[in-house]
Amino acid sequence: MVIVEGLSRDFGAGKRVVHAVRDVSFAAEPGELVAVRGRSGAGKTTLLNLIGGLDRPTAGRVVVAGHDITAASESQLLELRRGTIGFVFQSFGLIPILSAAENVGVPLRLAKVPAAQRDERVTMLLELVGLGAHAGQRPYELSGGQQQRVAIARALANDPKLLIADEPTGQLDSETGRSIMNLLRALVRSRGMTALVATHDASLIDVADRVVQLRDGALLAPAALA
Ligand SMILES: Nc1ncnc2c1ncn2[C@@H]1O[C@H](COP(=O)(O)OP(=O)(O)OP(=O)(O)O)[C@@H](O)[C@H]1O
Repeated sequence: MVIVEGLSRDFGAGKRVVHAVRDVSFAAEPGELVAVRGRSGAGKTTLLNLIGGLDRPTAGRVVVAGHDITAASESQLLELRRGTIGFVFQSFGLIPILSAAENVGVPLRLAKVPAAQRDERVTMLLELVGLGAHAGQRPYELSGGQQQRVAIARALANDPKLLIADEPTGQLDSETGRSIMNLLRALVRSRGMTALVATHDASLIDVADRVVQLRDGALLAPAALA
């Protein structure tokens, strides 16, 4: 489902070059939730941005659901980000003037899904994340955990094969964070997606099927994991 081969990303050049991601290779299967761990600055965000086609690597290759992300044109990338890959961010990224339902409906509008079908799908997605009763509320009327559930429903709108979540629990208390991770876990299993979730919260690692650990941009061998 996701194949990462020899991926590297440098920022800057000469003496000031930063090797944010160094020769990283791994694969993730459908139905698998992979936690990407590492200290601040280890390269988690850079790695996820490369896999999601938000950034281009210095070297290496990423294949998602058979599409070579690294060889894709800008318009192909846009297409992939709209249909094949869903994103969830630490800061939720909801549009404040839109209701929960309208936020979830945004990707469906962009994909020109007819209104009746869109409404039906939005209702289903909000039910799926446990927010059926909150469809009409705006983000500021929802708790942090509820806002992240709306963001997850929105990321699922176009039925992605890959869900990328960068510190999705970073702004949440530990109990709410765990419920969000458990929700992701359940969604990944039931929908057969792959999820890559960056977190530095060690207490959430047991929710993952597998851990990819970065240190200074490089992957630690499983034997070195502790
Ligand atoms: N656009 C950029 N220009 C220059 N350096 C960058 C850029 N983006 C990231 N870096 C550097 O690359 C390294 C990895 O950063 P990255 O944000 O991927 O780490 P992270 O593991 O996600 O950290 P955090 O947990 O703090 O978000 C850091 O040294 C960072 O300063």
